[in-house]
Amino acid sequence: MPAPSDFLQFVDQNADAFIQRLAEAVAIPSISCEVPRRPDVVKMAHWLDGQLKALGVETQLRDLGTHVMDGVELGIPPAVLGRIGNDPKKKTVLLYGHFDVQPASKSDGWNTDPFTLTIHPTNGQLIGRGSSDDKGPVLGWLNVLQYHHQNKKELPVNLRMCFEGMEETGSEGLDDLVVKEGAKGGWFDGVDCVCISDNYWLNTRTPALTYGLRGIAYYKVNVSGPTRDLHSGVFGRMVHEPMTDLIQIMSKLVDTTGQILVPGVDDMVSVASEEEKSLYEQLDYSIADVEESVGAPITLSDDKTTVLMGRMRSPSLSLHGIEGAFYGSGGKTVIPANVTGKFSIRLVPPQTPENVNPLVVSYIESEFAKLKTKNKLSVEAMHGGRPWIADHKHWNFEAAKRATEAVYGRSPDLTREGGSIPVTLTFAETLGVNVLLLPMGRGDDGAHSTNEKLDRSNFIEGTKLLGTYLYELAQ
Ligand SMILES: NCC(=O)N[C@@H](Cc1c[nH]cn1)C(=O)O
Ligand SMILES: [Zn+2]
Ligand SMILES: [Zn+2]
Repeated sequence: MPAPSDFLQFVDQNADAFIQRLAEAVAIPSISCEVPRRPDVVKMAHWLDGQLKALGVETQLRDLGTHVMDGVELGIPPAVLGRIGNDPKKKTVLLYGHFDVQPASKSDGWNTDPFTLTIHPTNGQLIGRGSSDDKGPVLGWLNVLQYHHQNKKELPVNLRMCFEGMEETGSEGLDDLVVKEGAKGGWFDGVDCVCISDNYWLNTRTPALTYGLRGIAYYKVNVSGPTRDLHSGVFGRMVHEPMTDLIQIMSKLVDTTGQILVPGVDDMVSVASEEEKSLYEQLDYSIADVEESVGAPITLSDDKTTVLMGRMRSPSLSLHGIEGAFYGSGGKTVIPANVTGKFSIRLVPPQTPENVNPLVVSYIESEFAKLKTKNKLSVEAMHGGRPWIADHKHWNFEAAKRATEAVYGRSPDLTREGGSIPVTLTFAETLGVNVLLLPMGRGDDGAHSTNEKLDRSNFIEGTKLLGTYLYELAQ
């Protein structure tokens, strides 16, 4: 069933108001991984709840309990559940998105205040933290609902919604909620398929449908020794230095070609067949696209297929930072007393946090023992999520393909995403239904990075895509 033409006109006519609503959402700094920002994540849950109610959606805020972060016990922001329509003749679609964001501050190198949505004066890009990941896509659904509410139009499907405020911090508490609400009589009972809009096209031109995500296993390695920071002139070459030990360990995790050095981790993954390789060869992507997105000619290979497989079907290990290290300007001559290295591994089938964690922990412990240092080591597996792959020939994907062709006039790329959305597999397994990732933003949006943006056309055409997809599902 094609989307009504007045829906498409409505979206164009209301574009400025939609952008204004996105500005309101971006202005709430809902950073889930920073203790002092937790009230803002809760504020964002209430803001979203109010928006949904105003658009005729029945909602509930669900308490997800507490968790400990940085040694502080914190309330987990409530999940926002929504429900509209209960017609047994219609399909029931579950929409998922997240309203928390990654940290951002002007001092990281943003050109504008990250929490003030700024419209680029020449290209109209909507710049602000969360514009693409994931407030823009979540608000895309609000835009679709507004058309139906304001014009008293019936939706073509029944909708169930699940929006969370902890996706960027391991989706604490959400799996249990999905299991509970997936049971008979629960909020998600009767769901026929799931749609998640929380990722990006591969490039800046071709819309995509995504059928795979990597999982994640996140680690902390702590090395401690002296009871306080020391003067390097007084104690240098007298004592074992925690930072020296930690750098040794971190340098043994991954090599400069991307090979994971933890024995057994890379070996778990099968070698791609020629047939599988051809899937990546067909994708509309080039080395120039990567270079444009990262802003420098630094790809690990000059071969597009190798680079794409690195992101889509291989695990990767990234070093993220060292807590406790001196990082200010100037030349402080300190020996830090207690340092914590952070790294994560993106996982692909058959890897899971459960089968990778023991390999990582025992490798680090054995490498540390070789250092013969008198400092102390502790290794902690933080949050994790399993990888996910879906059947992209399912009617859910077929509907999204038709919607993409209707809105963009071209067939979408079929991609696997390098990032992780831990709850995806939980939805697939618990509800026993197909999950589709229907991205709104482009490959150069800079999610998690500085100057994150969403192109105006991606927000507006992306809204049309989400609405059209619901009509195509109703076929
Ligand atoms: N848009 C999805 C996304 O960015 N997911 C995060 C999830 C995550 C895991 N640990 C911290 N964040 C990602 O980094 O892939
Ligand atoms: Zn996201
Ligand atoms: Zn993210």
